[in-house]
Amino acid sequence: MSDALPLEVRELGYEVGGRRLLDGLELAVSGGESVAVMGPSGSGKSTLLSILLGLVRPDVGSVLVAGRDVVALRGRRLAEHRRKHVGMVFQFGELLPELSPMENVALAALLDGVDRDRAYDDSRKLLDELGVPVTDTATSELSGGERQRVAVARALIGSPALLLADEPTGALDETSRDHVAETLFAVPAARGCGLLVVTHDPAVANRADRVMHLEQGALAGAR
Ligand SMILES: Nc1ncnc2c1ncn2[C@@H]1O[C@H](COP(=O)(O)OP(=O)(O)OP(=O)(O)O)[C@@H](O)[C@H]1O
Repeated sequence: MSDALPLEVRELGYEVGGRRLLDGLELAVSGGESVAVMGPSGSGKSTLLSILLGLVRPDVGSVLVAGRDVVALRGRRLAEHRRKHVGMVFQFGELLPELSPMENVALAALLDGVDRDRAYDDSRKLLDELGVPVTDTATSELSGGERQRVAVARALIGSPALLLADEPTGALDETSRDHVAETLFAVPAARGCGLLVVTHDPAVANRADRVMHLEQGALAGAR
Protein backbone atom coordinates (compact mmCIF):
# COMPACT_ATOMS: atom_id res chain seq x y z
CA MET A 1 0.00 0.00 0.00
CA SER A 2 1.37 3.47 -0.86
CA ASP A 3 1.86 6.38 1.56
CA ALA A 4 -1.16 8.20 0.12
CA LEU A 5 -4.33 8.26 2.19
CA PRO A 6 -6.95 5.74 1.08
CA LEU A 7 -9.37 8.64 0.60
CA GLU A 8 -9.09 12.40 0.51
CA VAL A 9 -12.06 14.44 -0.74
CA ARG A 10 -11.59 18.16 -1.26
CA GLU A 11 -14.12 20.92 -1.89
CA LEU A 12 -16.66 18.61 -3.45
CA GLY A 13 -19.67 20.24 -5.08
CA TYR A 14 -22.54 18.60 -6.96
CA GLU A 15 -25.86 19.98 -8.09
CA VAL A 16 -28.69 17.78 -9.29
CA GLY A 17 -32.35 18.46 -10.06
CA GLY A 18 -31.80 22.17 -9.36
CA ARG A 19 -30.56 21.41 -5.83
CA ARG A 20 -27.03 21.85 -4.46
CA LEU A 21 -26.71 18.37 -3.00
CA LEU A 22 -23.01 18.50 -2.06
CA ASP A 23 -21.43 21.82 -1.22
CA GLY A 24 -17.77 22.08 -0.27
CA LEU A 25 -17.67 18.59 1.20
CA GLU A 26 -14.34 17.54 2.71
CA LEU A 27 -13.38 14.12 4.01
CA ALA A 28 -10.20 12.19 4.69
CA VAL A 29 -9.96 8.54 5.68
CA SER A 30 -6.60 7.16 6.86
CA GLY A 31 -5.27 3.64 6.55
CA GLY A 32 -6.55 1.54 9.46
CA GLU A 33 -9.39 3.99 10.14
CA SER A 34 -13.16 3.57 9.90
CA VAL A 35 -15.64 6.38 9.27
CA ALA A 36 -19.43 6.12 9.33
CA VAL A 37 -21.57 8.55 7.35
CA MET A 38 -25.13 9.10 8.53
CA GLY A 39 -27.76 11.55 7.37
CA PRO A 40 -31.44 11.83 6.54
CA SER A 41 -32.94 10.15 3.52
CA GLY A 42 -32.21 12.25 0.43
CA SER A 43 -29.23 14.03 1.97
CA GLY A 44 -26.92 12.65 -0.71
CA LYS A 45 -25.15 9.67 0.92
CA SER A 46 -25.58 7.30 -2.04
CA THR A 47 -24.66 10.07 -4.44
CA LEU A 48 -21.48 10.65 -2.47
CA LEU A 49 -20.59 6.95 -2.76
CA SER A 50 -21.28 7.06 -6.51
CA ILE A 51 -18.90 10.00 -6.81
CA LEU A 52 -16.22 8.19 -4.79
CA LEU A 53 -16.59 5.23 -7.16
CA GLY A 54 -16.24 7.55 -10.16
CA LEU A 55 -19.73 6.65 -11.38
CA VAL A 56 -21.02 10.20 -10.97
CA ARG A 57 -18.86 13.20 -11.86
CA PRO A 58 -19.00 16.14 -9.41
CA ASP A 59 -19.22 19.73 -10.67
CA VAL A 60 -16.16 20.76 -8.65
CA GLY A 61 -13.67 19.23 -6.27
CA SER A 62 -11.31 16.29 -6.19
CA VAL A 63 -11.61 12.73 -4.95
CA LEU A 64 -8.19 11.26 -4.27
CA VAL A 65 -8.37 7.50 -3.88
CA ALA A 66 -4.98 6.02 -3.00
CA GLY A 67 -3.46 9.31 -4.15
CA ARG A 68 -5.13 9.48 -7.57
CA ASP A 69 -7.95 11.88 -8.44
CA VAL A 70 -10.74 9.67 -9.79
CA VAL A 71 -12.58 12.76 -11.07
CA ALA A 72 -9.81 13.15 -13.64
CA LEU A 73 -9.89 9.50 -14.74
CA ARG A 74 -12.09 8.12 -17.51
CA GLY A 75 -13.12 4.81 -19.03
CA ARG A 76 -10.69 1.95 -18.75
CA ARG A 77 -8.19 3.78 -16.55
CA LEU A 78 -10.94 4.66 -14.09
CA ALA A 79 -12.21 1.06 -14.04
CA GLU A 80 -8.67 -0.27 -13.54
CA HIS A 81 -7.95 2.16 -10.73
CA ARG A 82 -11.22 1.26 -9.01
CA ARG A 83 -10.59 -2.48 -9.38
CA LYS A 84 -7.15 -2.13 -7.89
CA HIS A 85 -7.86 0.23 -5.00
CA VAL A 86 -11.55 0.10 -4.03
CA GLY A 87 -13.73 -2.65 -2.58
CA MET A 88 -17.48 -2.15 -2.31
CA VAL A 89 -20.11 -3.89 -0.18
CA PHE A 90 -23.75 -3.32 -1.14
CA GLN A 91 -26.89 -3.64 0.98
CA PHE A 92 -27.98 -6.87 -0.69
CA GLY A 93 -24.54 -8.37 -1.29
CA GLU A 94 -24.93 -8.43 -5.08
CA LEU A 95 -23.42 -11.92 -5.22
CA LEU A 96 -24.07 -14.57 -7.85
CA PRO A 97 -26.57 -16.82 -6.02
CA GLU A 98 -25.87 -20.05 -7.92
CA LEU A 99 -22.11 -19.95 -7.28
CA SER A 100 -20.50 -21.10 -4.03
CA PRO A 101 -19.04 -18.48 -1.67
CA MET A 102 -15.52 -19.48 -2.79
CA GLU A 103 -16.47 -19.05 -6.44
CA ASN A 104 -18.05 -15.65 -5.78
CA VAL A 105 -14.91 -14.39 -4.06
CA ALA A 106 -12.43 -16.06 -6.43
CA LEU A 107 -14.29 -14.72 -9.48
CA ALA A 108 -13.39 -11.16 -8.51
CA ALA A 109 -9.70 -12.14 -8.44
CA LEU A 110 -9.91 -14.19 -11.67
CA LEU A 111 -11.43 -11.22 -13.48
CA ASP A 112 -8.50 -9.21 -12.22
CA GLY A 113 -6.04 -11.60 -13.90
CA VAL A 114 -4.96 -13.57 -10.80
CA ASP A 115 -4.16 -17.21 -11.60
CA ARG A 116 -6.68 -19.85 -10.57
CA ASP A 117 -4.75 -21.54 -7.74
CA ARG A 118 -3.92 -18.27 -6.06
CA ALA A 119 -7.43 -16.88 -6.53
CA TYR A 120 -8.94 -19.93 -4.81
CA ASP A 121 -6.25 -20.04 -2.09
CA ASP A 122 -6.74 -16.37 -1.24
CA SER A 123 -10.53 -16.76 -1.27
CA ARG A 124 -10.39 -19.70 1.12
CA LYS A 125 -8.14 -17.78 3.51
CA LEU A 126 -10.36 -14.71 3.44
CA LEU A 127 -13.56 -16.68 4.00
CA ASP A 128 -11.90 -18.51 6.91
CA GLU A 129 -10.75 -15.21 8.34
CA LEU A 130 -14.28 -13.80 8.11
CA GLY A 131 -15.86 -16.91 9.60
CA VAL A 132 -17.80 -18.11 6.55
CA PRO A 133 -18.01 -21.91 6.23
CA VAL A 134 -16.17 -22.96 3.06
CA THR A 135 -18.45 -25.52 1.42
CA ASP A 136 -19.81 -26.15 -2.08
CA THR A 137 -23.23 -24.84 -1.04
CA ALA A 138 -24.74 -22.29 -3.39
CA THR A 139 -24.49 -18.79 -1.95
CA SER A 140 -28.29 -18.49 -2.14
CA GLU A 141 -28.52 -21.18 0.58
CA LEU A 142 -26.54 -19.15 3.12
CA SER A 143 -28.06 -16.95 5.80
CA GLY A 144 -28.27 -13.21 5.10
CA GLY A 145 -25.42 -12.53 7.52
CA GLU A 146 -23.18 -15.17 5.93
CA ARG A 147 -23.93 -13.74 2.50
CA GLN A 148 -22.87 -10.29 3.65
CA ARG A 149 -19.64 -11.69 5.04
CA VAL A 150 -19.04 -13.29 1.63
CA ALA A 151 -19.65 -9.85 0.11
CA VAL A 152 -17.04 -8.39 2.46
CA ALA A 153 -14.58 -11.14 1.43
CA ARG A 154 -15.24 -10.44 -2.23
CA ALA A 155 -14.65 -6.72 -1.68
CA LEU A 156 -11.33 -7.49 0.04
CA ILE A 157 -9.88 -10.05 -2.36
CA GLY A 158 -7.86 -7.47 -4.29
CA SER A 159 -6.48 -5.92 -1.04
CA PRO A 160 -8.03 -2.50 -1.73
CA ALA A 161 -6.77 0.65 -0.02
CA LEU A 162 -10.38 1.79 0.46
CA LEU A 163 -13.39 -0.29 1.46
CA LEU A 164 -16.81 1.31 0.92
CA ALA A 165 -20.09 -0.07 2.25
CA ASP A 166 -23.62 1.17 1.54
CA GLU A 167 -26.07 0.06 4.25
CA PRO A 168 -24.20 -3.26 4.60
CA THR A 169 -26.48 -4.47 7.40
CA GLY A 170 -29.71 -2.83 6.21
CA ALA A 171 -31.32 -6.12 5.22
CA LEU A 172 -30.31 -8.12 8.30
CA ASP A 173 -31.87 -9.02 11.64
CA GLU A 174 -30.20 -7.73 14.79
CA THR A 175 -27.98 -10.74 15.51
CA SER A 176 -26.67 -10.98 11.95
CA ARG A 177 -26.29 -7.23 11.85
CA ASP A 178 -24.01 -7.30 14.89
CA HIS A 179 -21.94 -10.16 13.50
CA VAL A 180 -21.49 -8.53 10.08
CA ALA A 181 -20.73 -5.13 11.63
CA GLU A 182 -18.15 -6.71 13.91
CA THR A 183 -16.54 -8.42 10.91
CA LEU A 184 -16.56 -5.25 8.82
CA PHE A 185 -15.17 -2.89 11.45
CA ALA A 186 -12.36 -5.33 12.30
CA VAL A 187 -11.07 -5.02 8.71
CA PRO A 188 -9.16 -1.68 8.86
CA ALA A 189 -7.02 -2.71 11.84
CA ALA A 190 -6.39 -6.16 10.40
CA ARG A 191 -5.58 -5.05 6.85
CA GLY A 192 -4.57 -1.39 7.05
CA CYS A 193 -7.19 -0.14 4.61
CA GLY A 194 -9.62 2.74 5.16
CA LEU A 195 -13.32 1.94 5.66
CA LEU A 196 -16.25 4.23 4.87
CA VAL A 197 -19.69 2.96 5.83
CA VAL A 198 -22.98 4.66 4.97
CA THR A 199 -25.64 3.60 7.43
CA HIS A 200 -28.90 4.68 9.03
CA ASP A 201 -28.25 2.45 12.01
CA PRO A 202 -26.63 4.16 15.03
CA ALA A 203 -25.62 0.76 16.47
CA VAL A 204 -23.54 0.18 13.34
CA ALA A 205 -22.21 3.74 13.04
CA ASN A 206 -21.08 3.77 16.67
CA ARG A 207 -18.53 1.05 15.93
CA ALA A 208 -16.64 3.42 13.63
CA ASP A 209 -13.63 5.47 14.75
CA ARG A 210 -15.48 8.59 13.58
CA VAL A 211 -19.16 9.30 12.85
CA MET A 212 -20.00 12.06 10.36
CA HIS A 213 -23.37 13.55 9.44
CA LEU A 214 -24.16 14.70 5.93
CA GLU A 215 -26.05 17.95 6.37
CA GLN A 216 -26.64 20.70 3.84
CA GLY A 217 -24.13 19.25 1.46
CA ALA A 218 -21.21 18.90 3.86
CA LEU A 219 -19.99 16.48 6.51
CA ALA A 220 -20.08 17.48 10.14
CA GLY A 221 -18.32 15.39 12.76
CA ALA A 222 -20.55 13.92 15.44
CA ARG A 223 -17.54 12.45 17.26
N1 LIG B 1 -29.79 11.91 -11.31
C1 LIG B 1 -30.60 12.53 -10.46
N2 LIG B 1 -31.59 13.36 -10.92
C2 LIG B 1 -32.39 14.01 -10.06
N3 LIG B 1 -32.31 13.91 -8.72
C3 LIG B 1 -31.35 13.11 -8.21
C4 LIG B 1 -30.45 12.38 -9.04
N4 LIG B 1 -29.60 11.68 -8.24
C5 LIG B 1 -29.96 11.95 -6.97
N5 LIG B 1 -31.00 12.80 -6.96
C6 LIG B 1 -31.68 13.33 -5.76
O1 LIG B 1 -30.69 13.69 -4.84
C7 LIG B 1 -31.12 13.42 -3.50
C8 LIG B 1 -30.12 12.58 -2.78
O2 LIG B 1 -30.20 11.21 -3.18
P1 LIG B 1 -29.33 10.08 -2.50
O3 LIG B 1 -29.84 8.78 -3.03
O4 LIG B 1 -27.90 10.37 -2.67
O5 LIG B 1 -29.73 10.26 -0.97
P2 LIG B 1 -29.44 9.31 0.28
O6 LIG B 1 -28.94 10.20 1.36
O7 LIG B 1 -28.56 8.19 -0.13
O8 LIG B 1 -30.87 8.79 0.62
P3 LIG B 1 -31.33 7.38 1.28
O9 LIG B 1 -30.85 7.44 2.70
O10 LIG B 1 -32.81 7.44 1.19
O11 LIG B 1 -30.71 6.28 0.48
C9 LIG B 1 -32.49 12.79 -3.63
O12 LIG B 1 -33.44 13.79 -3.38
C10 LIG B 1 -32.52 12.30 -5.06
O13 LIG B 1 -33.83 12.29 -5.55
